[in-house]
Amino acid sequence: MTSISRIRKANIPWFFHIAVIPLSVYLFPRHELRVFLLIYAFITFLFDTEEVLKALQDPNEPPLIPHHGLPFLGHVLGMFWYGASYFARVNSITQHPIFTLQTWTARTIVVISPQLAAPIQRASKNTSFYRMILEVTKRLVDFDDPSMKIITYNLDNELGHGSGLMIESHAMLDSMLSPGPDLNKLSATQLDQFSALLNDFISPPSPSKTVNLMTWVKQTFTTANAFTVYGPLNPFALHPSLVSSFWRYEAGMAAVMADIFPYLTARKPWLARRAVNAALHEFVEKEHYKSASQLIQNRVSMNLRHGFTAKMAGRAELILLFGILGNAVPTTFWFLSNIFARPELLARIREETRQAITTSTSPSPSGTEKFLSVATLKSSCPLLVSTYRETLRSIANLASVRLVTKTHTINTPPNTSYPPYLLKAGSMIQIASGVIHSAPSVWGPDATSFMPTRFISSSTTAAYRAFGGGSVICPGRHFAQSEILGFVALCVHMFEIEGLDRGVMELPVRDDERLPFSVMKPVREPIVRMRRRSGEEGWVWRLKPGVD
Ligand code: HEM
Repeated sequence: MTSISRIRKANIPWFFHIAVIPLSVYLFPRHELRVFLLIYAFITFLFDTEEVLKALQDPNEPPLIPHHGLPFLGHVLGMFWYGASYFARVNSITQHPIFTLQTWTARTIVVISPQLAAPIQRASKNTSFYRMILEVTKRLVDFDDPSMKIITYNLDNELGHGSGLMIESHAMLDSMLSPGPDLNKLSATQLDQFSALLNDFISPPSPSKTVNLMTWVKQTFTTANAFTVYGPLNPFALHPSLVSSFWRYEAGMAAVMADIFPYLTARKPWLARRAVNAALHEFVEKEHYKSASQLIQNRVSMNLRHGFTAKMAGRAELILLFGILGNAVPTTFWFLSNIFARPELLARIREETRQAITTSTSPSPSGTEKFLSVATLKSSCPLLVSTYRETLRSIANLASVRLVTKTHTINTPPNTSYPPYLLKAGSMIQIASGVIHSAPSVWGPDATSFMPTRFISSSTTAAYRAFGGGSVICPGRHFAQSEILGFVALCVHMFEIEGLDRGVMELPVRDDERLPFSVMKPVREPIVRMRRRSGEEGWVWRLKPGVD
């Protein structure tokens, strides 16, 4: 079909548009009325422009879904208003496996089908993750222009020689966080930190504590991770008030990144970022990174070698801190809530994970010790691991983003009925993890329910996108699994987490209307009462690492 005939057949009231103009001239000789009708005709035509763009598309492109209410802005406002659930809303009407949304400046290709996500991720030579997040990165930490030039240099190895800050940094992070001795060392320190913090948290004679569960997880994870990754002279150890500053920035970062006089419009998070950035600058300037983990020693040296100033090398760490904490903290919060708000599941997990506990025969100076083996949790506690994965399935809504750098066609797997799709350079791709994670076609009729045992038998790995996929799959996923399983299992054995009335804690409600830069947040953060379990008060608990 030619473009002309596609436009003719498009869902546009051509007769109306064509008739209004001559009719207005003919029927309304008075000047004002004629002008009014011509403007009216022009505006109504504007509302059909997305239909025209749809008709002009190459038939092999993912179909454009016109916004009839407000062209060019409607989908942007929809994403802003409905947050993570917007793609699901569009999908519930259109049911396309992949579709295009026209936004003000660009085209967004939304991928709904897991079968299409896989070949799109494989085509990593024609798409770029980093190019897509350049502007976000700049605004997130307030990089200056010379630093952005260093970051952009040979970003996707377009020069072919394999060197450049982003390429080297990606490879280094990947190797340090992949299973092996470096990761084991990092995990072992982290688990020691958790053990020490939890033993001290409620110890005799303190019978119980009332806490905001999310705030408590934030405090514990930030303190432990900062020590493990950034060493004893980390900014949070030297300036403890920065823990709340970091999270204040996290809560308001969208407003700061909007960059409309943020020191006035988003003052609190903007000041919080300034405080954290200043401390990270000091961390680099005073060479405190030399007593940090090998990962940070490598990373800061690499950034400085490529030409970052100490100030900018400090700011670069704010990005990694978000990588380390941004998802792990809310995931742990939900994992704890999902278990402690379900007494039957809690009892089963306590029973299952008992096999990972050994008791010391010789008491240490601080008391008699119990050891919890993370290796055993991972290898022999399928219910715990499945509950962790199901927790992530229910909250990991963040889309994986890519920029199409070269026009190409993706060939879909032979076992599907999908045609090959043409993806044009300049389009943005969003693989809608949230929609994929709740699709009945993938997970069955109970897709929207929380089923702790789902992953004991499920093999739907292609559709499981909590850690993204392809060449930029989260490099921290092994570390995250060890720390989160260990932390939660330790809480399960050490504590009772209850509502303020001493009953079962209420299950928090997921906030579907907000679009966070991480896994989903709750509408309200519950206040809970935590106490040592009866009969377990006198023990000193230690987490033993798992060897990856
Ligand atoms: C439950 C916890 C976590 C979740 C759900 C998570 C999820 C993700 C996701 C979805 C991405 C983007 C991948 C894509 O777009 O395809 C990502 C990237 C990344 N994550 Fe994680 N992550 C977690 C924990 C961690 C931890 C603990 C670390 C560090 C120790 C980490 C370091 C990173 C880094 C550095 C990247 C950027 C990858 C790159 O530049 O290629 N993450 N993560």
